[in-house]
Amino acid sequence: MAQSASVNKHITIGEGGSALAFAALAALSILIAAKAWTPAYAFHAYLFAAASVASIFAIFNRYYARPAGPVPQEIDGKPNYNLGPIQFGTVAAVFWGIAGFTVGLYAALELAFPALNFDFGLINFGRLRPLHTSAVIFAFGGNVLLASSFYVVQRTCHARLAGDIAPWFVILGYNFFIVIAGTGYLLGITQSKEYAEPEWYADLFLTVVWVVYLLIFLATLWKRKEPHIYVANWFYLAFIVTIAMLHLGNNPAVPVSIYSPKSYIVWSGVQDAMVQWWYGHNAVGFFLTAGFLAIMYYFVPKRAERPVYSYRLSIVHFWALIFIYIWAGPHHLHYTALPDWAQTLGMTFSVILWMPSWGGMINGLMTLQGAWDRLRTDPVLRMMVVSVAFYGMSTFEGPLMSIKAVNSLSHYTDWTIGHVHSGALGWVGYISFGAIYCLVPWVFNRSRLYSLKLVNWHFWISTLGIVLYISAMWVSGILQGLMWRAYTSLGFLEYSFIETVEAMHPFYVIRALGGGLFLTGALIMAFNIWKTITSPETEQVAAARPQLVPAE
Ligand code: HEM
Ligand code: HEM
Ligand SMILES: [Cu+2]
Repeated sequence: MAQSASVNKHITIGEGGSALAFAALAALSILIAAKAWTPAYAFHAYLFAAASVASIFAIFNRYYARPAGPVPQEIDGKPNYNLGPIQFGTVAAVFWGIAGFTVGLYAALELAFPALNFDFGLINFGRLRPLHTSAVIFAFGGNVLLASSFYVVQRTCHARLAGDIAPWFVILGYNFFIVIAGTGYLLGITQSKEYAEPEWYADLFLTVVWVVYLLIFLATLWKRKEPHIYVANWFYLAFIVTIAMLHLGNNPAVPVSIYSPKSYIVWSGVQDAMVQWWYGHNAVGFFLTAGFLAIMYYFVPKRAERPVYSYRLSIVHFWALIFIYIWAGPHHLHYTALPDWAQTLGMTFSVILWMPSWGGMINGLMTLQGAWDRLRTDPVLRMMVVSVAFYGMSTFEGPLMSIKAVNSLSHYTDWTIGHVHSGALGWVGYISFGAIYCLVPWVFNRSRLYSLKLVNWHFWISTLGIVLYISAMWVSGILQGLMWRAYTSLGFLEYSFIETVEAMHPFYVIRALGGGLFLTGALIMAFNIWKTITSPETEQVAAARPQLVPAE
């Protein structure tokens, strides 16, 4: 310490460069705000300006508060892990999760009771739906992925996260992007591409954030002290690289003016549809699957205190999954103007995809070999194991639905919604909750969670919620599909469309009930996490805490 005090304090290139970049962004944003064609766009420009100015202040405050020398990479021979951005990401995930589930619940209630629209533009179903999907996938899921990847890459590399300001830029910049996207939908700004609704300026900003994320991840791998790159990092890397590629491929657009939020996409017609579903399907494959598989491969063995069942299988799983997923997009465009051969290709690869998916599921589940009894005592582990089972279920259902004959029934119906939510609530939701329950004590330096009993309540209440949600959607989806295709003996349609809508009502009520239970579980989690972070630890507990051991 005495040594570092004598070092002259300098602004680093990172600090100075970021401050300058933010100053330029602030100036540009103020110009755009002044000349914006719509109030909604001006509002966004002001948000950009305010965030840039706040970033400059934060950079200088941090500069004055920090010691003169660079942050030590190691303390007492142990890596000096960077936990701050992970703490932020974990808490943000809980916050956005609850926001996203609440919006989903409201959207579900609007489908059951349309009067809840209140003829009020801001909350109509068309705006709440993308708000829901983006909040749960990108805000909740995204923060879980950012936080867990920053944790896992450091621990498995035995190295401090690369970059000083960069990790904060990624986590805060990403969350800022979410705010821009979400407020945009409510104000009616959208480019109308499912799961890629944000307009060009938000997309450009996200590109910068994502490239920095990739660089941090690669640089941390580069710095590693561990010769081997653990398989979870492979999955994270595939997730980061592929999402970058998808984002760039799906979003090239020409803005009407720099002062307008509106843009036109360069793709047109069926090519646009194909690119969109190449994107949409692989967002499922690499955001909702590969990223969360990385979580599975680190957190399940860690929590079960068992090595991965078969490391060799995990490598086969990795290569097979990334090679096959990328071709399956056309199963979203069966019986459309897309050439038939492309549809058949998509279907074939989807059916093949069943195998690597189940290989991964088996690898996850069998990791518990010799530790099955812990499912009784550890609800966090139980949540993760059930998650892997849901992964298996939705990756069986997906290939089934990709078969053209099956899709001719399931497409446009609630069956798809059921499939989505068995993957989303069961797989993505549960593996994320498991990761959050593990991460919070680790990164907030607590010996354990506030209450495992509450985790148990969370588990059972939300499991009931999921079962209600997905079984209601299966029944309603198949009923809907069959009613649409029913003919009378004279060749007329048996049911008018409104009759099929009426028939859905009870199932929509059950789905909303299931969603309500899922949300209740998440609120219990939030309370538990809050208590874990804020309860002061007794001295004995702190002393009894096992020494930090390098993770694998
Ligand atoms: C409380 C929990 C939830 C409720 C009540 C809920 C409700 C809904 C509703 C009502 C829709 C619109 C369905 C339609 O258009 O017919 C929807 C769509 C969707 N939700 Fe959720 N949701 C919940 C949680 C989640 C989670 C955790 C995720 C992802 C991690 C998710 C991902 C999606 C996706 C991707 C869609 C669009 C599906 C499609 O276009 O086929 N949801 N949700
Ligand atoms: C082997 C794996 C999978 C295959 C082959 C597959 C296949 C399919 C098929 C055929 C559809 C219906 C397309 C349509 O009729 O419009 C679909 C929809 C969907 N699946 Fe999967 N699925 C798989 C796994 C998953 C998983 C694990 C998740 C979630 C975590 C998921 C999320 C979705 C979503 C969000 C949609 C709705 C897209 C939309 O129309 O908005 N899928 N999937
Ligand atoms: Cu797909």
